[in-house]
Amino acid sequence: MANEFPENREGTANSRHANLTSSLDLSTSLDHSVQTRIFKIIVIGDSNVGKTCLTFRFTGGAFPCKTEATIGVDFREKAVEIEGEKIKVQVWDTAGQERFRKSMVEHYYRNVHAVVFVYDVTKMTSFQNLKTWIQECNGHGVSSAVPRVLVGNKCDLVDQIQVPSNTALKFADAHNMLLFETSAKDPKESQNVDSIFMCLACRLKAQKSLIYRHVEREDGRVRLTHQPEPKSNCPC
Ligand SMILES: Nc1nc2c(ncn2[C@@H]2O[C@H](COP(=O)(O)OP(=O)(O)OP(=O)(O)O)[C@@H](O)[C@H]2O)c(=O)[nH]1
Ligand SMILES: [Mg+2]
Repeated sequence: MANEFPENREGTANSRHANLTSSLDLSTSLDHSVQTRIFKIIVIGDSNVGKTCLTFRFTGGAFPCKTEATIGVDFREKAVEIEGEKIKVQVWDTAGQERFRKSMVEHYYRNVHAVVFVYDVTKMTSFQNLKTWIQECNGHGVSSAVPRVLVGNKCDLVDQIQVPSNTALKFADAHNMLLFETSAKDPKESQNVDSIFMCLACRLKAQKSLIYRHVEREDGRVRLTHQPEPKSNCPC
């Protein structure tokens, strides 16, 4: 289903960097050379739950040997192919710490296509705090049509699990989300981590409502048109 292309991009936009505008522009941009749609997926949750490691695993295929608290946002991109269409999945790795995110929150939710809520299976408070994260998301006008998934991370720490699967499943069902329990650290879970983002990308691809601008060049002129989407065969 998903063929990965080699060109992964990584960037950052935070209070220490002046490139915020250019990175934000990516969320609505169109890659004219390959007519690629860009799906903006934000990753939200308490500090230290593993958001950076999960996004790194998906876009870079590895677990980072060292991470620091994210300041503002780090954005990473991965080019994928779904049913013959090349798509850029743009992952926004947000800051969990209030002091590092407050000036950025508006930007997180602007034009977002999908949301990944993350908790740490070894830390009950990170699960309990999901309610607050969902409230924040809803409070920023993210409609219920925007797909959301729930991710319980750090499943490799089997002796320390505090959040039972059935509790998480009930919560996910109540909020109309799919649940993924996984580990950014365990290499055997790599495919499972990929499937979080690919599942969302498949669902987004199937949504006809997403703006799709097909670039046509006629007599040297560029014309932008909407193009209907075929029905998706994606299993998720
Ligand atoms: N055992 C284990 N440790 C993990 C896993 N994912 C992340 N960690 C560790 O958890 C710590 C926090 O990971 P980050 O990815 O930086 O957490 P974050 O959610 O991005 O935190 P903020 O940027 O502050 O919001 C780091 O020490 C990681 O090595 C995992 O799947 N298993
Ligand atoms: Mg982080």
